Amino acid sequence: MGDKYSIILPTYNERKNLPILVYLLDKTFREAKIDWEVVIVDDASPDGTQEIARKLIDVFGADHIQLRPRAGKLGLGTAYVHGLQFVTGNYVIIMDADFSHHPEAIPEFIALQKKHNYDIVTGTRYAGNGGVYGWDLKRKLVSRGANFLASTVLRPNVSDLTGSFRLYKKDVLAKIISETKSKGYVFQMEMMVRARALGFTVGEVPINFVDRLYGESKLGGDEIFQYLKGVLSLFVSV
Ligand SMILES: Nc1nc2c(ncn2[C@@H]2O[C@H](COP(=O)(O)OP(=O)(O)O[C@H]3O[C@H](CO)[C@@H](O)[C@H](O)[C@@H]3O)[C@@H](O)[C@H]2O)c(=O)[nH]1
Ligand SMILES: [Mg+2]
Repeated sequence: MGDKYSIILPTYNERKNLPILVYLLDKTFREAKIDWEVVIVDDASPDGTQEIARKLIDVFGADHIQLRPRAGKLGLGTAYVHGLQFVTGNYVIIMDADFSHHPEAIPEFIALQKKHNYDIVTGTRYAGNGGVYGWDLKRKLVSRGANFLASTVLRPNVSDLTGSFRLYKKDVLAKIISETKSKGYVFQMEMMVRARALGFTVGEVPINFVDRLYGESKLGGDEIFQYLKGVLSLFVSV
C-alpha cells in the first residue's frame, strides 16, 4: 500500500481561513499524486467553523475530510492527541489552520523525510532562510525567548522548538505523544525534547511564518506561564 498523509488541523474560530487552506492542501496533494486526509479538531468555535467543515466534507468527500470536534476549548496540545486517534495515514502533518503555515512547503517536508528516512521533519523559522513576518516586537521576543530558554536548558539541538509545522511518522508521533503531558502551546517544545530523549531523528526545513490575516492569536499569558513550568519540569525529568 502507498503512503498516506493525514493533516491534523486544530481550529478555534478559523471559519475564514479553513476553506482556502483545505483547497490548497487538496491541490498540493493532488498535484503530487499523494493520498491525503484532513482531520479537523474544532473546539466548539463560536464563529461557526464546524458548519464550514461540514461543507468541506460535502465538497472534498468524507474520505478526505474528517470533523472530530470537542465540547469546549481544551487547548492546542490535547487537540493533536485527540485528532491522532482518527488518523488513517502512515504519516501525520500538523500545522496551524490560520495560514501562518503554507501548504506549499509540504512537498519539501516530504522530500526531506524520504531522503534521510527521518522520523520527524520540522519547519524552522530560526535557521537558513526561515523567518517570521507580521509579529510585533513583543511577540518576537516571547518566541525567541521561549526558544532560547528551552534550547539552553534542555539542549535538544533543534532550531525551532515552539513551531507547529511538522511531519511525523505516525508510529513515532503516537509513541512521543504517549509520554507527553503538556496541554497547551508548550506541547510542541515538550514533543521535541522527548523525541530527542527517545533517540528519534529530526530534519529541518526553513519556513516563513506569516502572521494570520483573519482572526486573532489564542496565545495568552497563561500559555507563557505553562511554558515556563514545562521547561522546568522537563529539566528535572528528562
Ligand atoms: N482545537 C483547538 N485549536 C486551537 C486552540 N488554540 C489554538 N488553536 C488553533 O491552533 C492554531 C494556532 O493558534 P494561533 O492562536 O494562531 O497561534 P499563534 O499565536 O499564531 O502561534 C503560533 O506560533 C506559536 C509560537 O511559535 C506556536 O507555538 C503555535 O503553535 C503557533 O504556530 C490555529 O489553527 C488555532 O485555531 C485550542 O484550544 N483548541
Ligand atoms: Mg496563528
